[in-house]
Amino acid sequence: MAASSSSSLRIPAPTHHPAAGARPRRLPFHAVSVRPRRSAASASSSSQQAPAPGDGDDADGPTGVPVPVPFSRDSAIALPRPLTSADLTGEASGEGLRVAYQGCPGAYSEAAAKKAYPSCETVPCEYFETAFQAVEKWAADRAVLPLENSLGGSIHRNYDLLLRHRLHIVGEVRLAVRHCLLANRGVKIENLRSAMSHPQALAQCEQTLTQLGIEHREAVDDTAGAAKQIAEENLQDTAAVASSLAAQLYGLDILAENIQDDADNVTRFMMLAREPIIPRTDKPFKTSIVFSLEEGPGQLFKALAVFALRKINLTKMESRPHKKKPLRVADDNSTPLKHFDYLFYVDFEASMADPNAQNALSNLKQEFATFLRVLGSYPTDVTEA
Ligand SMILES: O=C(O)C(=O)Cc1ccccc1
Repeated sequence: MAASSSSSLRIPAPTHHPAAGARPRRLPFHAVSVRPRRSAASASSSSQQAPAPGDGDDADGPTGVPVPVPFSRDSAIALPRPLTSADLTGEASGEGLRVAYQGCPGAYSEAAAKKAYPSCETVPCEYFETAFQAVEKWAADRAVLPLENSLGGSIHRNYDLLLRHRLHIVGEVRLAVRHCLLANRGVKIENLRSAMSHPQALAQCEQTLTQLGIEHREAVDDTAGAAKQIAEENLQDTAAVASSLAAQLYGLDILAENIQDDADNVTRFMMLAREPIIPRTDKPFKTSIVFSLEEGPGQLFKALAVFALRKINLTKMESRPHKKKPLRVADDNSTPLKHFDYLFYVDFEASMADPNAQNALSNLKQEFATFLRVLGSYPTDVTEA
């Protein structure tokens, strides 16, 4: 497979489906320390299921469990061969994996997918939701989607989609985003009236665009899509805020580089899969959860104390309206509807294989949370963004 191939979204023949009748397995948070055995047959026939880089794999095999090889004197029978380290090297690079992202080729999300899985085949998707569906329907093996940006903040849509879908976070990837100003050949900065891009990209370059005298903003679904539209429509008064790769792919000139208002502009993406990875404790891990709470004073304070008391560091917290239960109704009907109901998304620095983290979540569930779901426990991205 080509190292940097890309194809549009289509549903392939179900060659990687689990065995008929096999159901996707989710590990409840209290059971994640159990390491399930994988047979040699399942290990060799379901390469799409095996962990990818950042999915916690290593040369000892994804579970660290020796793979049993059945013995037979009949050499004509095709027996599964033992899994080798070489097999896992391919997995580690993402070779053979189809990775869905939102946007057109040249979008930052595609660069993030390539950083996470360098040899993967990238699958552009129209919307975030399409990328979730692509993995759920086996048109892709992973999705890489943005969660938060150091300047623009959280991408709320993806938090909401995490709850609506049943995918698992299996890794995170941080990407330094360096925006360029792109326009058709011959267009000069002084000809420009409008800048077109993803809303986050426009927000990240707001001051620079204003300083350049560009007054209008046009928000579109992704940065590379803006570059494509400007090239296809041969716009003469509009520039795209996008990557240098997008300039190359759509034949645009780069009028200015590094136009983001803050030099340290980093976006954090999540890697999603149908199955969770087996959490480990031999390297830094993060865990992402979502929960809701009872009404009452100090409930959130008490809920977060389950981490503080165990010296577990929180790295992110986001609250979102509970769409299925937007309002709280007073029990006695004496008060009008006025309390909003929220879901709390929290990332903390611990692996679900760590008993300390398991105890924190047991405590949260038993004493405070009316709902709790572990979205994933995955290796922290410690690489340079
Ligand atoms: O539009 C893109 O290229 C994306 O991948 C989304 C995005 C937009 C701005 C910063 C980082 C990611």
